[in-house]
Amino acid sequence: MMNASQKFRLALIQMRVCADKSTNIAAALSAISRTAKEGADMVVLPECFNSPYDTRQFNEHAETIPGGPTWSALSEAAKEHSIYLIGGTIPERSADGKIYNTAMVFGPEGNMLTTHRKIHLFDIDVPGRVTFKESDTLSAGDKPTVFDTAFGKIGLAICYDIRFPRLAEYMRHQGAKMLIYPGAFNTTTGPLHWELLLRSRANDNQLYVAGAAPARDNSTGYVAFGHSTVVDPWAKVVSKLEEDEGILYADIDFSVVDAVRSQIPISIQGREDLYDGLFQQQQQQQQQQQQQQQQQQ
Ligand SMILES: O=C(O)CCC(=O)C(=O)O
Repeated sequence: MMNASQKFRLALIQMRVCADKSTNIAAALSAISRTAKEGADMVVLPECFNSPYDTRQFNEHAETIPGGPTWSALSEAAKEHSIYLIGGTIPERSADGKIYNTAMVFGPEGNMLTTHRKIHLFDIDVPGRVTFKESDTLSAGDKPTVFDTAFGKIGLAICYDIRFPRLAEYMRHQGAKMLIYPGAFNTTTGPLHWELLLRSRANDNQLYVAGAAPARDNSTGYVAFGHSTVVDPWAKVVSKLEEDEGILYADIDFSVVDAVRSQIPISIQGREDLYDGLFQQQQQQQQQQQQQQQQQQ
């Protein structure tokens, strides 16, 4: 591990995912050990790396956290290589039998630091292009996730969560200097929105943003876009993969976050006094209109 406290090497693993859970875990472990040899301090796996991204397969691949085979494999890998490991996501079976799309975070001693259950379920319908309904089998999390590392605080959310700027803003206010999104965009929304959203969240909040995606596999029902990407606090893409399997490295320096925030000080220039009043006014007007409509009925 690098010693300078704000600098570290990040690795995003863009792996192909198949129907067999143990094959997926083995592939992840082998990629993780390659990143460690390349000096990675923090490693991120993609969304749904131990199961196909398919609502009909989540139940079969789901496991409990802690205790399941994916959990133990990742905990051991984090310890063996002395890295922070963000375990993409897996379908998690909770004690009350619900299934969540969950990311696990391990510290360099193999201890689990936190988990994030996807807050915004991916339910969309673009006729003829892409229809997906996570809520058919998944439940939504209800807790934003920001965790501490030796380098600084990191916010964690999952794929569709990136479309919700207020969640990112909240994580920034909690002290996050980087947001990590394991994500499996698709070939319809990916080309239009993936990089735009990563750069938008970086620009709005003046922090690093990393998106770790599975590799493209045209034989699956849901075709992932790939294109794992790291964006810096200037909203500049610092490194990016195409659609095939690969590992993306980025040397991160959290002092850049502070520099950008002081050079373009939007976080202290916002007119919260003005917006709060305007939103309240708007709400009151809408309530009055609704009451009038109800009285007329
Ligand atoms: O927002 C999108 O277009 C894709 C989201 C997605 O694939 C997911 O949440 O898993």
